[in-house]
Amino acid sequence: MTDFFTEAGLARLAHSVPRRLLCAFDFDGTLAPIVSEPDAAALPPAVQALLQRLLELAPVAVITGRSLQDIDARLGFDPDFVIGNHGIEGTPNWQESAAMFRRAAQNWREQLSTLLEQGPLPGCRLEDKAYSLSVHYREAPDAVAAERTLRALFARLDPPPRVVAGKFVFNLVHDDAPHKGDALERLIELTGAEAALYVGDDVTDEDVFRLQRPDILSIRVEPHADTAAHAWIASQRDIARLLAQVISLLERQGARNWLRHAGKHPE
Ligand SMILES: O=P(O)(O)OC[C@H]1O[C@H](O[C@H]2O[C@H](CO)[C@@H](O)[C@H](O)[C@H]2O)[C@H](O)[C@@H](O)[C@@H]1O
Repeated sequence: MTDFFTEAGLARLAHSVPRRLLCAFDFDGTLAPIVSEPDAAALPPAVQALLQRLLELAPVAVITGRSLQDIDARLGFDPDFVIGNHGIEGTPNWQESAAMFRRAAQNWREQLSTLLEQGPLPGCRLEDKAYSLSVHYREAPDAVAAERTLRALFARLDPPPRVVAGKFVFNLVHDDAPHKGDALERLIELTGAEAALYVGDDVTDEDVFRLQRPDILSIRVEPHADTAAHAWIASQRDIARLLAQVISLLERQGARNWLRHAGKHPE
């Protein structure tokens, strides 16, 4: 893994940026700083302005664990694609298989509510995103104990969910649901991009990093020993600098967002 802002990291970017580059980003912890209250997460105005500029040069996608209903109001700009629920919502015809994921999430919610009535877990909060669930434990007095208890509860759920850990959160997703890597591959195909850039900060973003496709440059926010990403930036605060680098490269290449300029914008 390379520090993105070194000569080697920037050379890798320069090498990976064709005129038709799809730029995709995770939201929480990547575009928006992590805050203790999930409802308070917001895009900093400077990042929003850079994304507006980037949109003129390349298609932009936000691929988030949040639901579409939740994320839409937080963006304040209009990306070409918004993918929600870790890859379930937002790709073409996504609704076709979504009923199964909705049913599973609803079952888990009911089962967890019953289990938590029997043994409440202080500081734990369930976020119902319709097609997946997030169980937050940031406010738990003992995070390690909360993690242990929650994992034991998840082991009792039917159908068994895919449990993906995050920042003081467990995400429960149907085993057959598409993940962020599937969604990005779908968008590359749909847009006809020659390459993609993906920036993420968390375990669900590893589904993209693990693709290891030569046409995807992956960057993890905060270096991590177990990541499959190519490069890292030290913190979320560096996202504006990263966006500025990408914009400057695309400008030098005379790139244009081919979806917008050709007047065609696939749904
Ligand atoms: O895929 P992402 O866009 O990174 O979404 C991942 C989860 O983000 C949210 O939770 C996380 O961010 C909160 C706000 O900063 C923070 O309070 C929480 O502790 C984090 O886990 C969101 O609430 C979840 O639904 C997303 O799955």
